[in-house]
Amino acid sequence: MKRIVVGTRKSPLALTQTEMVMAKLQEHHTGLEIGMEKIVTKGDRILDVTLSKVGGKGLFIKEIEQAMYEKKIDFAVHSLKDMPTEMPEGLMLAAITEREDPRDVVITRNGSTFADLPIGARVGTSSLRRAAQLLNARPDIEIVSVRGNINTRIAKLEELQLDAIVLAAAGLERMGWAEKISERLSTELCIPAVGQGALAIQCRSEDEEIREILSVLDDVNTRRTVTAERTVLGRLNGGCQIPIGAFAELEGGELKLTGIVGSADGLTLLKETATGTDPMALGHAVAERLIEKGAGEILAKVREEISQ
Ligand SMILES: NCc1[nH]cc(CCC(=O)O)c1CC(=O)O
Repeated sequence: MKRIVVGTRKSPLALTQTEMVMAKLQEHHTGLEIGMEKIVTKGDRILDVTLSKVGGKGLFIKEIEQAMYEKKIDFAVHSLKDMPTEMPEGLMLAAITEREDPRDVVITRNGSTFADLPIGARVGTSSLRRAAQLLNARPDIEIVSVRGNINTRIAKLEELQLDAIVLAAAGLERMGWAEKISERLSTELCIPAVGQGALAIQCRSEDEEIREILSVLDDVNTRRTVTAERTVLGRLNGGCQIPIGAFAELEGGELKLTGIVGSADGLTLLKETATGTDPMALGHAVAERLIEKGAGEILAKVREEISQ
């Protein structure tokens, strides 16, 4: 009997995601024993500070990667959207799971849609990407910074008497809280974060046997769409703390990819869409078009602002 150990953050969402992955692995590999190691990351320790001000990529994963190097754990489950585009030496994504609903959603206090929120409504999010797109559609709203695990953020709706908060559909669904959703925002209104809704399964590249065990979790179509999205992010040198979004869908055999870059105040919002079959070529094409339109200048300004 083989025993392997998975590493995870200990937020309720991370634990739920890891348990889902463990169950699926056990379905496919009878007799496999999986241990779980809970790891506190830098991102978890500084939940009270605005993330974009902390800076640094991979705030939620560095300690977990370290545990993999030290062989304290054999693999890790992450939200793909929290993963930097560059993989550290010696580690790899053994699988990318089938994507769940990639959209952002609003939970409103009175159950209304986003469009029906009152003038001047206070909307909680600490994501510059969400802020940029929602302010672009509704310049009258006020964005209130709200951080923490999704349970904490939902509680802030009452605590801070907000009109709405914005979260990812996938996280709420995995927690069994889909009924709290007031509206799933169309991707016309809000392009999701790169990789939103998919899980990344990471392990040591040299571990052939573990890679083989984990390969049952991989979804080919999700890999294609998120590769296109991650290519945009990589080309624009983005992390999860800057206002970039990209969303790819398969239509027949063809990929349709939309990328956005915005200013945090929502006054500028660049959006480019292209279709193609090669995920990386398509990602590069969309990134180049965004750069031609001035994405570099917008992002330089955002980076300067958040470093202050
Ligand atoms: N940044 C935190 C985070 N990372 C992944 C998800 C949701 C699950 C997913 O996208 O797979 C969330 C919560 C949220 O944004 O609402």
